[in-house]
Parts: sequence; C-alpha cells; structure tokens
Amino acid sequence: MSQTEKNLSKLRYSPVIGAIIYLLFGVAWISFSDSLLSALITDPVLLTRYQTYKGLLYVAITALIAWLLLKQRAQIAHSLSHSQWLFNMTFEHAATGMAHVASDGSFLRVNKELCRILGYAPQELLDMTFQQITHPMDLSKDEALLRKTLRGEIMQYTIEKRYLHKEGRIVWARLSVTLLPRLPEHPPCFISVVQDISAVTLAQQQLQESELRFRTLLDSMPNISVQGYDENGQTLYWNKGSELLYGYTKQEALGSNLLDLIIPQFMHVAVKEAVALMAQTGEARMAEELTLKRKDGQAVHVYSSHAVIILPNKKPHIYCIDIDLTEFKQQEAKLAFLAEYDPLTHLPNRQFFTNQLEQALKVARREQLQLAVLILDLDNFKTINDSYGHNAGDMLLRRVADKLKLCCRETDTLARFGGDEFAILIEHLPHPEDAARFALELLKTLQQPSVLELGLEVTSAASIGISLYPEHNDNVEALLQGADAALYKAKADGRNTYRYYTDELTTLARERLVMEAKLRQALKMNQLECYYQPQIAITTGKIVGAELLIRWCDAEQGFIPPDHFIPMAESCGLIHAIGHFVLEQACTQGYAWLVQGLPALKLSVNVSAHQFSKGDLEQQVISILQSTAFPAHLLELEVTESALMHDKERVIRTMQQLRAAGIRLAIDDFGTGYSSLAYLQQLPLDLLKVDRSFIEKITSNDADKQISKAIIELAHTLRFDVLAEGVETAEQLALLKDMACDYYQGYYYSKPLPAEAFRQLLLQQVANQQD
Ligand SMILES: Nc1nc2c(ncn2[C@@H]2O[C@@H]3COP(=O)(O)O[C@H]4[C@@H](O)[C@H](n5cnc6c(=O)[nH]c(N)nc65)O[C@@H]4COP(=O)(O)O[C@H]3[C@H]2O)c(=O)[nH]1
Repeated sequence: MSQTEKNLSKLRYSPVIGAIIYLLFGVAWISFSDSLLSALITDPVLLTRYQTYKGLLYVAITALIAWLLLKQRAQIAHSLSHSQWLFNMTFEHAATGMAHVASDGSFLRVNKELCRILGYAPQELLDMTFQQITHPMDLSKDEALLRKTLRGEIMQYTIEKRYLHKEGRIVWARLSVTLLPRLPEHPPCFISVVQDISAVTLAQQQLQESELRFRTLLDSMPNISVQGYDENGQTLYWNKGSELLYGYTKQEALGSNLLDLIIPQFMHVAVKEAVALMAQTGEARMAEELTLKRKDGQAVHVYSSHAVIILPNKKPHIYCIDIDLTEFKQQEAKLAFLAEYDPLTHLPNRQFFTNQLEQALKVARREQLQLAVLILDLDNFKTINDSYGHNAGDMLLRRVADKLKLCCRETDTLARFGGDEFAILIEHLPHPEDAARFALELLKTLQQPSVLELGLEVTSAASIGISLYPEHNDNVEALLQGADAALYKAKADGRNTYRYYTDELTTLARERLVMEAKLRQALKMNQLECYYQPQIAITTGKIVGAELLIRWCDAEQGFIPPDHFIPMAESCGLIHAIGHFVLEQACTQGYAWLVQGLPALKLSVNVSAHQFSKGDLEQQVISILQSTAFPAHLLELEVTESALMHDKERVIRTMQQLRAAGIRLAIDDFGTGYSSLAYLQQLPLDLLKVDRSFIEKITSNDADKQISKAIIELAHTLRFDVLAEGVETAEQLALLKDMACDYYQGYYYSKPLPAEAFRQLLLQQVANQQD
C-alpha cells in the first residue's frame, strides 16, 4: 500500500479511533476513579474536592487527546495535499503519454505528452473515446484485453498498437493499461500509459526490409555461395549459389555439419580447428583458394572468404562466401596451354620448341651428341587458303600436323611456329645425312593427298631447311636462323625439297637485309623508275594504253628485277610506299602527256594484295587522281587473281568503291588462281589479262591453246575485255586474233620502255596515222 493510500485511510479512520479511545477512557475513568478515590480518601470534604479535581483532570485529558488527534489529522491532510500535487505534476509532465480511461473507453484525464503524441488538444481528447483514435486493425485486440481486465481475468496488459494522429498519419505506440483499485462509490477506471514508438518501429521495419532484401539477394545469387555455420560447424544458412555450387538443396544442408557436406576428409581436422578459432576470437580467417567437394563427390575449386558475426546473445556465426573458380582454373589451364601450344594443331609452339631446344643442346654438349633442327614450310598453302577459304586452310594444317606426327619418333619435338611453318627437333642424330633422309620421308608423306571438307583432296608439298649442331651452329638462336636460311634456299631452289644450312646461306640472308635497307634508300632518293609497256588493240594494231612496271637500278648491283624486290617489299611493308609512288607516277605522267596533246591513253598500275588489305586504297587513289587531275577513266588497276581471294567481301566492297569513282579494274595473271565463276561475276571488272604462261605455248601446246580460247570466251560471256600477256611472236598474235582476243602486250610489239621512249613511240604512231 502506498504512503498516500496509508494516509488516506488514516484520515478516514482517525475520528472513529479518537471517539473509541475517548469512550473507553471515559468508561474506565468513571468506573475506576470513584471507587479508587472512595478507597483512598475517607474525609467527605476532601473527597468532594478531589472529585471536583477529578472532573477537571478528565476534561484536561480529554482536551489533550482531542488536540493530539486534531494535530495528527492536520498533518495527514497536509501530506495528502502534497501527494496530490506531486501526482498532478507527475501526470502532467510525464515523458510518456498518460490517460485515465473509463470502462466505456472515454478519456477522463489526459496529459500533455499524450496530446502531443496524438496531435489533439486536451479538451478534444476528453470529448473522445480511445476507440475513435485507434487504428481499425488494432481495435478489436485492444477492446478484448480491456474487457478481460474488467472481468478481473488480468490486472493489466501491454500491447503495441497503432493510433490515428489528428493529421491522419499512423502513430505506433506501446500501450500499458492497468485497472485502478476501485473506490466503492466510483465506476471502474483505467490508467493508460502510451509510449510513442513510431521511430523505433519505422527503424525496425526498415531493418527488416533491408534484411529481407539482403537475404533475398543472397538467396538468389547464383554465382556466389554463401553459407552460415555455428561454432560447431552446423549449417544455419545456405543460399541458392550454395545449392548450385555444391549440389545440396537448402533442406539437405540446413542442420547438417559442414564437415559432412563439403569438406574433404583430409581437411576435417584443419577446418574444425579453424571454425573453433574463428568462433573463439571473432576474427575471420584469411581468404584462400580451396578444393572442396560437391554432393556428387567431384572436386570444386573455390575462392573462400569468411566473416564472423557475433550475435547480441554473444553466439558467433561464421559465414563463408565461396566463389567458383572452376571456369577460372579452366581458363588458366587454357592460357597455360596457349603459352606453349598452338590451339589449332595442339602442337607445341615456338616458345615450347625453343625451351626444348635449349635443354637438348645442354644434353648434346655434355654428352657430345649431334642434333638437327628442321624448319618446314608448305609450298602451296597460301593458294589453298585463298582458293578454298580459311576453314579448308585450317583443316589442311591439322592434316599436315597429323602426317608429320606420324613421321616423328617419340624423342623428336614437333612444333608449329605459326602460319604454315613447322619445326622438328631431332635429338641424338647419328649421322648428318640422317636429317636429309628424314626430310625426304617428310616430303614423301606430305605429297600424299589430304582429304578436306566435302571430299576435297589436296596435296601439300613443302620446303625444308636443316641446320645441325655442332656442325653448323651451337646455340638456339643461330640454329633456328640457320634452319630458316636453309629453308629460304630450298624455296629458291624450286620448292618441294630440302637444303642444309651453310655459311653461304647466311650470307644470302644478310644480303636480303642489306637489300631491304637499300630499297628504302632508293625510294627515298627517287632511284625507282616506272617503265611503260604498250598495250595494243589487236584489231587496229594501235597503242591504247600502257602497263607501268617498276624498275630499280642500284648503283652497285645494277638492275634488280621487280620479281626479286616486290615480294621483299611486301614482307617488310615497303610495298605501300612503292604502290603510292607508282600510282602518282602514272597519274602525273598521264596528265602531262594529255596536256602535251598526245592521244588519251589508259595507264595500268599493278596493285599488290597487301595494298588491298590495308583498307585505304580507294581514298589513296582518289586523292592522287584529284591532286594530279588525271581522269579516273584512264586509270586501270591490275589485281592478281590470288589477291582477289583474300577477304572476298572487302575486295568486292573496295572494287565497287573504285569502280564508282570511275576507275577501271583488271584481273592480272588470269588462269593461275582458283577464282570461281560465281565470284568473278560479282566483281566489277573491265579487263581480264590472260597469263603469259598460257600465251607462251599457245602455238605449241594444244592444251594451252584451248585454255586461252576458253578464257577469252569466258571473259566475253561475262562482258569483260581480254588482254593477252607476253606475246612474243606473230604466230601467237595471229592465233589470239582468231580467238577474238581484244588486246595484247609483249615483246613482239615492245618491251617496257622508259617514259620518254614510250612517248616517242606514241608520237611515231600519231605521225604514222597522219601519213
Ligand atoms: N618473257 C616475257 N616477259 C614479258 C613480255 N611482256 C611483258 N613481260 C614481263 O611480264 C611482266 C608483266 O607484269 P606482271 O605480270 O604484272 O608481273 C609483274 C608484277 O607482278 C610485278 N610488278 C612490276 N611492277 C610492279 C609495281 O609497280 N607494283 C607491283 N605491285 N608489282 C609490280 O613484277 C612482275 C614482273 O615485272 P617485270 O619484271 O617488269 O615483268 C613484266 C614484263 O616485263 C614478254 O613478251 N615476254
């Protein structure tokens, strides 16, 4: 019982107690005082006097008791009014909302904080019931508990509920309702304590939402496995990524021990210790690469990182985040493979071969052995690649690799250096001539036809260069260079053969390098010159054009034929500068002759496949035409048949652009390539040049005659003009005339001439016409 309640009851009962004490004292006084006085005092006068005093004493004692009682009552009343004041202050200024609520729900008293929480003025609330401001969803629960309290089943209840703020928003509150002790003459009354928990609830909701989001995210991540364990390794969390990575469903994994799921036997002790340590220290282990096991028993490489979360109840949870490294490992293995192997043939590459050669040389030096390095290059690969496409080329390379493998012993190292170049290292070579025997065997094997796609049969001859240790060279680089130089010689000597490395070959290789430097210089110093070979219309016998043929006259070496330096210029990239030079010469000279009043002539320029594939040919030609003012229709570009076979779509596109600019296009050396009719038809060509090799024997060899005839007819069918190259005799010309060939060029009419000589020839023709 509180002090106030004690005081209240004292206040209530003190008059009754006073009256009882007074009555008891009066009765006692009357019954005992008289008999006591009569017994003690015998003198009647004295007795009367003392009886008077007794009455006075009685009055005095009564007054004293009354005074004491009144004083106590005053004290209690004072104390009570202080309690009342304290209560009022507490109620009013409490930091939580408070209200006295009647059993029907109406507010009897409300404090400031409650008004603040709900947004109403005190009087507004006092005119309302709590039902009016309770969220409909929470009302029934609140009312049911209130009724229970009223029935005395519970003394109080606490719930979290939603109130409706005056502004309409929801206020989350923790409500504690207590039924007050009931005064007899008063109706039941509750005290409600309302605590605003909106902020907390909102924060909780946000936390729950973000936790939900986070969990959903983790759950659904297919690429990352997240697992949660307790300090004993029991699984508490298992996301989708874990299901996919380890093969266990969530149901299977949850509750099972980590060791039984994904840890291989040999790691059990270490993992157990690691989990215990993490749980104890709260510190995660370093991320590491591990090989764990799947449900089906297969090993799985993962990158595993860990996190330890200490829960509010101090229990540690260990989370493992595993990333599947299988693909990465495969990729790594692939890269490692690619670093040393050729992806097309799966043979070792140059890097591997070089390492192997280095090792073999060490052994050979130590044990005084001989070894041979062979470098092999296919003779006709480019033609096959160009004619049948890259797929056929790739297939041929695989077939060649297989054939070479068959010839090699286990101790030999066969490698592909790139393109159509292969290398073989023969260790423990008994005699130098054994390398030649082996080379001959390789050549023989390669000559057997290979079957490619759609039953296509091709034979692949090769050239082989051989260098020997210790006879020729004694280090890796020199041996490889030696074999390369020998290969070059084999090719120069007619291909499909082998050559050993000699000093002379090295000199030749050096000479090539010197020549390249000289050619650069010649180009810079304007030492290249264009010659003009007339092209004649067969029916009229008149010069209608000329082919520009480049000439290089070196001060030391004299005349160097284009057949020698053009391939070198192509391999070192100088061909672009040379090509530009010839085009510029053609247009400048052609324009000059026009200005001089010479008849308009068509000038033909050879364009290398390399110029075509660079991609800027059309811009280059157009800009030269613009800068020289030479008419586009008088310029003809000659492209060899094999050049047309590279990147066919680009060739067609470039040719169409050139044609659109008005430039003429001719196909050179026709008959030596493998272009299909369908392809030819797509090309915007003006002229087809029959290769010299057919014309050469046109009069002596019936096959060549028939081929030439067929080419001429074919060209006409496709609406191209035909020019025969390399006409040297009147018989050849007569035959070509019979075949309705349109034009020719050759020594019969004239060799290629310097510009001035050609001009004189033209002038003479003009003069002859005037006669
Ligand atoms: N035996 C014989 N030969 C004849 C006869 N009439 C012409 N010729 C030669 O045949 C070659 C024809 O040129 P090509 O087939 O385009 O063959 C050319 C061409 O492919 C290339 N070439 C020449 N000049 C250039 C150039 O400016 N650019 C490019 N990319 N290649 C060029 O070099 C090759 C050889 O050129 P050249 O040595 O000038 O040799 C020229 C020419 O001198 C004849 O009646 N009998």
